Amino acid sequence: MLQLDDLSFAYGSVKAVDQVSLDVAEGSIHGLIGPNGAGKSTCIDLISGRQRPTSGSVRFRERDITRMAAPRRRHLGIARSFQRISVYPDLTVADQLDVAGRLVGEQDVDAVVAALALGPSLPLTPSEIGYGEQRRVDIALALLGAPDLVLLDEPAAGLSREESIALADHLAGLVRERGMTVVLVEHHLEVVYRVCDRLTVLEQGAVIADGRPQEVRRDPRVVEAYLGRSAA
Ligand SMILES: Nc1ncnc2c1ncn2[C@@H]1O[C@H](COP(=O)(O)OP(=O)(O)OP(=O)(O)O)[C@@H](O)[C@H]1O
Repeated sequence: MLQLDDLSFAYGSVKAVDQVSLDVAEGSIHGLIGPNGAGKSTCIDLISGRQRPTSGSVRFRERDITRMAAPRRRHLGIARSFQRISVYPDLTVADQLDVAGRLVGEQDVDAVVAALALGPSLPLTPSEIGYGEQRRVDIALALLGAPDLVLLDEPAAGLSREESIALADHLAGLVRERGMTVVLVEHHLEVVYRVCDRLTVLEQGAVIADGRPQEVRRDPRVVEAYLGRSAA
């Protein structure tokens, strides 16, 4: 469904993404992992259209979208989470979802609310809900309109282990139910192994491993580069 082909991007002399090629299969949850500074967020920016690559291409459903502006990509069905929900700090969660849902033609906001267990948060404003709920609202906003491809950049950042696992399960259930495809950047490896069908591992901008989670976690390069600390 999504192909990155020899994709590169540099911030000045820093090669943030270095000839990355990967293939995201329709209906899968595809994890993008790697140590800090490996280039994961920059990849998400290149897929969502926030940045343009210096070379290489991005194809979505066989269409070259490398130079396409971000709003057009959203229209095509590529959505991303933003890690912030306080764009309208005075609006309740219900109103935020309602406004955003109308913009993208969501027919069933209730289903997203139920899947992410946001019912109790609906009458409250962002400052009145906990961090875990805020993260779930952020994800709900990305999922509205049933985009075909959802890019999630560290949805479990700052959450406890229990909260991360609960979030991952909610997310996986909703994604499967709606037939969406996900690219998931995530540091919590337990979450990654729990929900991802496939993993691509980046180190210093380059792909060092790609495959099923059980294969990747045993790959010596991955263990050495990144997982050694927590793979045991
Ligand atoms: N705005 C920027 N200006 C200059 N260099 C940047 C900028 N953003 C990222 N970089 C550099 O690009 C490289 C890749 O960063 P990126 O944020 O994509 O990595 P990451 O894998 O998402 O890291 P993390 O897990 O820490 O979020 C790093 O060396 C980083 O320092």
